[in-house]
Amino acid sequence: MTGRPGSAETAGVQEDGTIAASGHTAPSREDSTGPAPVVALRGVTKRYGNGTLAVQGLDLDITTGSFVSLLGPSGCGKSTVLRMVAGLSPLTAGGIAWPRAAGRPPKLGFVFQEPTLMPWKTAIDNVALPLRLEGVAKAERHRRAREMLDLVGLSDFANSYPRELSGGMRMRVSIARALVTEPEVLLLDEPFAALDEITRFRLNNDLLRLWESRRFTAVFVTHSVFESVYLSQRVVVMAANPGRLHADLPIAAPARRDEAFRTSPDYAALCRTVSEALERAMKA
Ligand SMILES: Nc1ncnc2c1ncn2[C@@H]1O[C@H](COP(=O)(O)OP(=O)(O)OP(=O)(O)O)[C@@H](O)[C@H]1O
Repeated sequence: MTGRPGSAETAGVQEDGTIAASGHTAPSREDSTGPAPVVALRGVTKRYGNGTLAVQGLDLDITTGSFVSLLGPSGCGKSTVLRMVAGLSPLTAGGIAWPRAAGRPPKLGFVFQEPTLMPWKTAIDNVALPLRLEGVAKAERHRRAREMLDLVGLSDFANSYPRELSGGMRMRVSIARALVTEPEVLLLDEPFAALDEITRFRLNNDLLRLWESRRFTAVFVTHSVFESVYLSQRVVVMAANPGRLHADLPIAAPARRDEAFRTSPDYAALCRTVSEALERAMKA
């Protein structure tokens, strides 16, 4: 990753469990040797029509294939950033580049906080919908939708309607729908915020397994320090008024994230580091 603004903190717990100094430290080793970013934000600024300066001067590179969380207090512009990256909201200033795709955005998937399923369609038809919009033939889209439902553990519910599914199952359908077109980048806007904790933990694990097997780049918006540390290789902490980058924290933890990691001292130390950065962001 490159291009962090000089005003942001870079800190993190290292592989040996020690916490790197915060403040204006050297960039991580990815700066000189890492793969090209899938997306590069430069000076990204958003002022809404009502005058709210939601995001100002955001510089951020997202490494291809990485799992990055955007964390920050309510109103710091996390969703606005995600929507701008998705092309759903125009920028007021700055630019978003896609260096690996000749400047054009690659295929993107978006998961919203609400599952936003069509109530009159079965789970499999909901998952198949993006393929239908792409003009994929019926047999093929059903085959791929079924494969995705298998991957999210819903093989037995393909013909159920959303009202017949629990909140966690509906979110699984929503994730399957976002992934069925095999996007290179998956943007997730607090997808698990409305779920109970046990369901949330399960879906965290499901999402990680999908990320490991499908190798998309994940940009995940969350309010939860614990969730961000559990899922991510990197946590970008934002501050509000105006929304901006406050800290860029590598999560130097084992690749395998599981219940052993969730209860480990490393995880606790990482959560403390990120919590402290968030606390500072809230005062900044
Ligand atoms: N469509 C809009 N029109 C005007 N102001 C908006 C609009 N959408 C968001 N805002 C404002 O922009 C700022 C950033 O909002 P945004 O939803 O991006 O923040 P967030 O960090 O995602 O918040 P939360 O964590 O509460 O979802 C807030 O002050 C919000 O009120």
